[in-house]
Amino acid sequence: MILLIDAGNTRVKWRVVAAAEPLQAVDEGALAHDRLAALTTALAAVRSRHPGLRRAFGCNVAGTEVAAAIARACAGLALDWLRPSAACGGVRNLYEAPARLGADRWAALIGAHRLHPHACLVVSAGTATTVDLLTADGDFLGGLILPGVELMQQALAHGTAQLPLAEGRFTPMPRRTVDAIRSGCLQAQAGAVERMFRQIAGEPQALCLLGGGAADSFAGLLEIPLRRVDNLALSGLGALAAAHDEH
Ligand SMILES: Nc1ncnc2c1ncn2[C@@H]1O[C@H](COP(=O)(O)OP(=O)(O)O)[C@@H](O)[C@H]1O
Ligand SMILES: CC(C)(COP(=O)(O)O)[C@@H](O)C(=O)NCCC(=O)O
Ligand SMILES: [K+]
Repeated sequence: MILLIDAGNTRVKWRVVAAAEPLQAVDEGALAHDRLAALTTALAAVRSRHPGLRRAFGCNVAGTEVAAAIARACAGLALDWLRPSAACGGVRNLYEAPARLGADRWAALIGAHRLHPHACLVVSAGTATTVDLLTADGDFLGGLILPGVELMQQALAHGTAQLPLAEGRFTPMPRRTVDAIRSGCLQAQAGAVERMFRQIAGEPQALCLLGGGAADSFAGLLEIPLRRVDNLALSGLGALAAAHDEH
């Protein structure tokens, strides 16, 4: 059994898998890491439910404090962190500086290519939204980083005198300030995704794989071939862990 961990800037997602292929998720969850003590407690509870755990494999883009808290919670397990490289798991990383790619993006690209080995737009709607282009051959051609929905709404509230941080609803022709804000942020997300999809739209079986905490807020706006898939990063980590189970 292996504990897979995807530490993003808002939530830590985790999954316990039986070590051999095909990976069976034995347990899965997520927790906001705004309180690191809660993170340690939650991971300790996972470990107590799975005493057979010996290994943990993760990706972290949330900084060194979160990494240290996870390492403490994984004391006694062999904990490895995924470092983006030039090639791994059937995917080639064409980033100018491959190691600078977010490890969550890298893990999600590996998970996406396993799930759908055709042209793919891998979208993670998290704290930030990432929109990554993957060819049928597994070449990661590059991708976007933009503020996530909530960050966009917070930017408007903090950056203006009159705009509130309030719950608006999507509407095609907003006539209320809070709806104008919500709709603008959702349209911006959908626009970025649909514009990037155009670059692969002509490829056979081209598909957008959309996941992340904010995915459901704009999935319905997307007029492209779409599959809602959460936790692609965990799936990518699982694929790599199973492939290298000897170490
Ligand atoms: N209903 C919602 N509408 C928009 N954003 C949402 C909604 N629910 C959760 N989110 C957002 O999802 C994000 C967390 O998703 P997650 O994929 O775990 O992010 P990360 O990987 O960055 O930790 C947060 O930015 C949160 O605001
Ligand atoms: C873009 C991200 C912040 C997304 O992280 P998340 O929203 O999932 O917390 C993360 O992938 C990251 O820190 N990337 C490093 C820079 C890059 O990918 O170019
Ligand atoms: K993420």
